[in-house]
Amino acid sequence: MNLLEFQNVSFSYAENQILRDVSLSIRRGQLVAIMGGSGSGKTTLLKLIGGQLQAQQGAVWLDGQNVGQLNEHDLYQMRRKLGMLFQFGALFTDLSVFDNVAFPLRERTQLPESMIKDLVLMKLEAVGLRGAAQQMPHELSGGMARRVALARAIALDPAVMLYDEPFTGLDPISLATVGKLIRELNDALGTASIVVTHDVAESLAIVDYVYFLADGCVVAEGTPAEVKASTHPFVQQFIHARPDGPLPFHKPAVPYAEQLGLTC
Ligand SMILES: Nc1ncnc2c1ncn2[C@@H]1O[C@H](COP(=O)(O)OP(=O)(O)OP(=O)(O)O)[C@@H](O)[C@H]1O
Repeated sequence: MNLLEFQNVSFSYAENQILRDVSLSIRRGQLVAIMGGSGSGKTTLLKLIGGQLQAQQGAVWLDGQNVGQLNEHDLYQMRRKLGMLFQFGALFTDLSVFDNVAFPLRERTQLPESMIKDLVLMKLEAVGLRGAAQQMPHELSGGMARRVALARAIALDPAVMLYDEPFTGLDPISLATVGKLIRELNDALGTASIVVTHDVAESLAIVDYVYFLADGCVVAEGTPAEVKASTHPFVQQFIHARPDGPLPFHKPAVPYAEQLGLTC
């Protein structure tokens, strides 16, 4: 069953078309990476899932609901099914680790404190940080803070998890730990997860499927094994980190001499 589906989605900011006829689907228990160069529309795609933006054409389906058609109340309810971990996943600096993870439970549910305590400790145990429950965010390493943010993101047992650059700024060991946790939590919770990332090696090691976005279109897709064997020029450029290729180094510009006001 598809928990998340994009059907021929197109999206523009005014005249600027960002996504063109994008179709993709993610089943329960599947972990999918979206890769693409800067400005290719990855974050826009996540915002369409969260309902912060609406597609001008096509539809985004989340757990059987057409996100773009929901009214404010239904959108609010729908967001309970979503867990999000954004770049640097900021914690509330004046709250302890425990209170950070408890925050969504206190905000979004009527559960008694005794149950909230059990749930928070369970989530912290899942990310290996039950022992840090009483620490403050400034006492954590970057990798630990990311794991606490992950525990907070899964506090409400989301059906779909969205990760926007979850590996940014982490040392290699923390990066591998967070990657492994993303995979394990996805499998344990039976969620559908999307990881938007530039981190090719780490994501190919953990995901089931990859979509490559360029210029707002899905230009290639496949399992990690298919991606590694692909001869598609864009995939080659991306996974071998080549500065030039189908994605040009230079943004299109007027001729240099013209811009400098030179005549010859
Ligand atoms: N609010 C906005 N108004 C107008 N244009 C925007 C807005 N937000 C983003 N854009 C443009 O949309 C395009 C896609 O942006 P998006 O953030 O989705 O890219 P991305 O693939 O996530 O990039 P990066 O990897 O650099 O984060 C970019 O060209 C960006 O300049």
